[in-house]
Amino acid sequence: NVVLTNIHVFVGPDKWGEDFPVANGPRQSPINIVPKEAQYDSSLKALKLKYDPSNSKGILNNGHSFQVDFVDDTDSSTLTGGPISGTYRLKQFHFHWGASDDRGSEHTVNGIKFPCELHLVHWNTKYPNFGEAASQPDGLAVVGVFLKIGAANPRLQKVLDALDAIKTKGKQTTFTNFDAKTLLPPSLDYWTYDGSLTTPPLLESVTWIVLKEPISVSSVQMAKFRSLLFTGEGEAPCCMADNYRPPQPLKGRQVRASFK
Ligand SMILES: CNS(=O)(=O)c1c(F)c(F)c(SCCO)c(F)c1F
Ligand SMILES: [Zn+2]
Repeated sequence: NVVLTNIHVFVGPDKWGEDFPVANGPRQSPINIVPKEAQYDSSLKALKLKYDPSNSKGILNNGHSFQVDFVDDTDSSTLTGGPISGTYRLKQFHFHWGASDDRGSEHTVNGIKFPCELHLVHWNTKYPNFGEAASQPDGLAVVGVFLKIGAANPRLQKVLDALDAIKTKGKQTTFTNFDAKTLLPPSLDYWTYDGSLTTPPLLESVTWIVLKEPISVSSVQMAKFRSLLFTGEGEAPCCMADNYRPPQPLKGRQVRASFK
């Protein structure tokens, strides 16, 4: 009798170039942000994030992170202002984190890695839907927020308490009345640059908006992220962690700052 064991074959970031040539393109993400080399741009507007808690729908373990999905068939949860023109709708937010507190973020600042990074994904309503927008150079806008080890973050706890119900790949559960604004820091000062998705298909369609001020997370809360599994039910369990892409070449891009 043959015993088939599920080997969790994971194609890491250094192999993505073989299947997705854009992985070596001119505007890949994430990047290392060097504040001293960022140019202050007084023409950058303030970020305007208007989120309606009634738009939150569910929470899903997608096998490489977990995401909270939003109803995006009206303009009730939007991003406007900042470096973008027009209106972008909130589609989902998700996180990237490390197997230990010394790493996990995708963007770095002066080479410093944070333990976790939150991404709020928005799509440009000049396109009919997320899928169409994701293939356009101005299709997506992702707000990145760093998480820094400190006091436990009560706003995060509601999300973390839902993780027990979505431990394995493909599991999802309802997640309603969540106000994503509560995950933002007091200051909306940001760096912005033209980039890409950081997971395949690595599409170069993202205007990145990375907030300068981190929000707090405790080590105990970080351990909760790592209790999720990359693997599906019945497979040999593999803890979900280190789901971040390392910084990519800047290739001459300008990083602008909304603040002095
Ligand atoms: C920025 N981070 S990312 O590339 O890893 C990323 C992601 F993980 C997502 F899930 C989505 S939405 C796909 C349909 O839900 C997205 F637009 C992204 F840009
Ligand atoms: Zn992301």
